[in-house]
Amino acid sequence: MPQLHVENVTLQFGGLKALTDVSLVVPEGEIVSIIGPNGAGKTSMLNCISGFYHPTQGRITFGDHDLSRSAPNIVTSYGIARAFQNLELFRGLSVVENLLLARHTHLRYGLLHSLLYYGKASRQEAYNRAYVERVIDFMELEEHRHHPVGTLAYGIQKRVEVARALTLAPKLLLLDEPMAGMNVEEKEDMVRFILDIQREQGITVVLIEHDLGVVMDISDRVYVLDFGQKIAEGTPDEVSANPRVIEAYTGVAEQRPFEDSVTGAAAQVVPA
Ligand SMILES: Nc1ncnc2c1ncn2[C@@H]1O[C@H](COP(=O)(O)OP(=O)(O)OP(=O)(O)O)[C@@H](O)[C@H]1O
Repeated sequence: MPQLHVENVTLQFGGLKALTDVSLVVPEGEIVSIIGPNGAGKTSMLNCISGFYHPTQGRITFGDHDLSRSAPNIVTSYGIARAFQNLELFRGLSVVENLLLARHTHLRYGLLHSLLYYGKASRQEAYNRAYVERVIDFMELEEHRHHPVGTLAYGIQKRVEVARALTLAPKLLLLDEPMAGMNVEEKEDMVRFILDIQREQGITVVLIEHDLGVVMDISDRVYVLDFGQKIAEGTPDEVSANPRVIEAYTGVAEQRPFEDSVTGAAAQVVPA
């Protein structure tokens, strides 16, 4: 099974380096988080992995596939799907229509193919519908399936966005701030879904999230960016005890930025 390798990636916009010589590894089956203050380069990294940006220098591979110069649809065909921070959903379409559309767009048959291989195309269509139904069950969206997405509560819309990515049957799921703007209850639900995606579906997860308590609770490994550079990596315990990380977030090495907003648990950070 493929691992994601990011090797010495630099991403430059004119004079600005959004990423400088960043390397990271995402082992199969793990939840790996990328954290850092605003403007640290987290979304730029997801954009490089998913083919929206191409690194100025360095290489990104997923198993045997080189992603460094691949377009987003090619990256998707390698088994990498992304749930976007700003939802990529059609607000006037129902949940089930959005999910079917996503699956069709990425796994479509052309008209000629459908005419020549009508039986195969209709079997594929039935399979797609069954697949989407399984995703709806898994993400507990049954009661919303026929509602236009734009009428749903924001937390449910975020869940539909993750479901949209899951309909592409990814091996690796990129989640860009899946809990942004959610209340505590909605965050609890999303945490449960992310853990189920990893444990029950066996999907590797790369997570960008500002709620550091949640990140520290559910990640196997954490990478920390600051001003486009990797300043730390390790287990949640290693990273949250790292004075450089604490300073990047607070400007002060004694403060404790990692309290869990979901459980309200005490801060785990004991600065050295
Ligand atoms: N298309 C672009 N053109 C020019 N500069 C960009 C572009 N995309 C990102 N940047 C710059 O790159 C830097 C990193 O931005 P990025 O969005 O990756 O940070 P981030 O860590 O995701 O921040 P946030 O947590 O606020 O979303 C910022 O200085 C940003 O302004």
